[in-house]
Amino acid sequence: MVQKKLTDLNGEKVIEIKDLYKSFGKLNVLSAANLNVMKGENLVILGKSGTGKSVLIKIIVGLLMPDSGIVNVLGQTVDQISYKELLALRLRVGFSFQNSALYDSMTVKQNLEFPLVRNQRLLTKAETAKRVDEMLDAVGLLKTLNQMPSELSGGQRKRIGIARTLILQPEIMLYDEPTAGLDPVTCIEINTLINDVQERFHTSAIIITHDLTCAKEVGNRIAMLADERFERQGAFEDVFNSGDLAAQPFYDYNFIQ
Ligand SMILES: Nc1ncnc2c1ncn2[C@@H]1O[C@H](COP(=O)(O)OP(=O)(O)OP(=O)(O)O)[C@@H](O)[C@H]1O
Repeated sequence: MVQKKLTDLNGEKVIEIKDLYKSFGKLNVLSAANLNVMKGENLVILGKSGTGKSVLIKIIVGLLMPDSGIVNVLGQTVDQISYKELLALRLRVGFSFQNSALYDSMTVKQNLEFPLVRNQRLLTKAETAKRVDEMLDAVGLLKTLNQMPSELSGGQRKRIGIARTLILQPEIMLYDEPTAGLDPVTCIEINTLINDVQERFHTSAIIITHDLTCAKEVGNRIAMLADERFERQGAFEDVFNSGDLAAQPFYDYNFIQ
């Protein structure tokens, strides 16, 4: 297993969350939450179901508004920019969905072309084809160019989903449970891919996962969401050797202690 380097917290922040509050009626989801994502790091977010991980991601991409607090993404405060600016910002933040969200009626090639045709109209056909090939090559699936999603395995669909997110060259990648539902061997391949993406495209990333092997393999840093905030943040060992009551069950379940 690769021992990943712990992030230097003195560098540039690509996401800055300060004193964030979000509730739905009487349900407090995030209260005084603080979290930074540093440029170039893979930050893993762990947390029980229903603790607010998806809410956080939606706030980051401006699909939900914070009640109060600061959410700064790539230098822009998401709840203070125009809709046009928000759309432009979203193009710089790639979201890789848990179910890969491929269009079943389109080939792999058409699935990858789709975001380009929609968002980068100035690209020529040749440039589009080159970008598609490059991304498929990056995820090791050039040979699937003309296949339909239904012909792919779960792991291949995940890879194509990641390629489709990467094709717009985002600076930040958001991975939602990238290894969920995959066998251990395919999980390792996806973890390797997430690390390759970080290295090759210099992306910063948030990875939401319940899979601690994934967390350990891809995370430069771990943040545990519990009690409406990110109580524990740091290296994998620091989070799990702390005796933290929110962290321990994850460890015990994953490593059968
Ligand atoms: N739009 C909404 N309106 C009302 N409540 C919501 C809304 N979105 C989320 N919630 C509530 O906020 C809480 C956090 O939800 P969220 O989906 O962020 O959890 P999660 O940590 O991503 O869970 P999981 O690991 O199961 O995906 C839940 O209780 C959920 O019901």
